[in-house]
Amino acid sequence: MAVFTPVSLDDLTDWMPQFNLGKPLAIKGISSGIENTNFFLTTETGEYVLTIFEKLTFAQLPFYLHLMRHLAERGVLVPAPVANHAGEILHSLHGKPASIVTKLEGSSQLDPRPAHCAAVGAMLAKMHLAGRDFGIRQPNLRGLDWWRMTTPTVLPYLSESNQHLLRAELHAQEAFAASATYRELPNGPVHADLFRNNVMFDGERLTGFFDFYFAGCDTWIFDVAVTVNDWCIDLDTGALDAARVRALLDAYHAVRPFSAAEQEAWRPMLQAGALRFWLSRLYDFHLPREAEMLTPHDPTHFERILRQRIDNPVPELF
Ligand SMILES: Nc1ncnc2c1ncn2[C@@H]1O[C@H](COP(=O)(O)OP(=O)(O)OP(=O)(O)O)[C@@H](O)[C@H]1O
Ligand SMILES: N[C@@H](CCO)C(=O)O
Repeated sequence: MAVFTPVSLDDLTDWMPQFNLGKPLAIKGISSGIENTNFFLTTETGEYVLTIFEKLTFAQLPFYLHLMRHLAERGVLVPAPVANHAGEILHSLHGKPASIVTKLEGSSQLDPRPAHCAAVGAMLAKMHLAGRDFGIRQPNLRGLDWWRMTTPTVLPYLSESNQHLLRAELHAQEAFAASATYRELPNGPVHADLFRNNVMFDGERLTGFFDFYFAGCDTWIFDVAVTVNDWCIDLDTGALDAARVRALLDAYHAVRPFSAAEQEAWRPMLQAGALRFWLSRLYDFHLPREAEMLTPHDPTHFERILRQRIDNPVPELF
């Protein structure tokens, strides 16, 4: 259940003529989202996804939607926002911000093999390169500033050992962010949440990245770390799976070679990727907001991943 704002075919009668999409034929709510209300929309010209944004504002959305359009125009496989006759891609429906984007074929690959990881790595590198000349800057809103702000609010709920882990990791990340190595890291628009459920596959063919609503400007290597921490692990222990890590990194490196500074940053970034989601999951678990996080994600998963990355050797980046 995640259709917060219902939309019927009748509601679309007066709304759709602003697009070149023909008449709406069917609309079906998508139950899996937790952030927005999503619908599969069939019109005379094809299939689309209609999204009503429940939390993101008219001011925040241009970054995400224009980034998707920018990437789609450069051959990165992402949903392309549909413009109306006035050329606008951010719309309003039932008083809330709304968008129509092209529907990706396929389904999520929740049990990826090295071939899937390689496809993700190559497309991620292509995406980073394609974002270089994107004109809008918006920081990663779940970056260091947010970690600093969120840590004190979740600390009271943690065991002594986890309090220690969280404090120590935050300090380590603050120190790393102030280092000369960090300043050398290439950066630009990143997805920042490229988990298995945000990528579509048709067999081993990657058909697209989606759910760009945590995207922002950050280091590219942080994006790689977040992705590896979800795609290339043993789900029970959080340990890295060598074959999948190698496949993803080698495919990325073949498109956009990693730098020496990124090699140095690799372990701290794997830890940063774990910290970011440990924190957001702790926050959602202990401080649930109304009508949200119907089933909160398990924070202990990312606590395990963080401990794994601190305690074990990490594979070479290249
Ligand atoms: N462009 C698209 N093409 C095909 N399917 C899509 C597309 N966008 C969204 N979906 C489908 O809708 C579901 C929910 O979308 P999405 O993940 O963007 O929602 P959300 O509210 O941000 O949810 P969450 O934050 O839980 O991932 C996806 O799991 C996917 O099945
Ligand atoms: N990917 C996030 C959820 C937000 O999209 C998580 O697994 O915690």
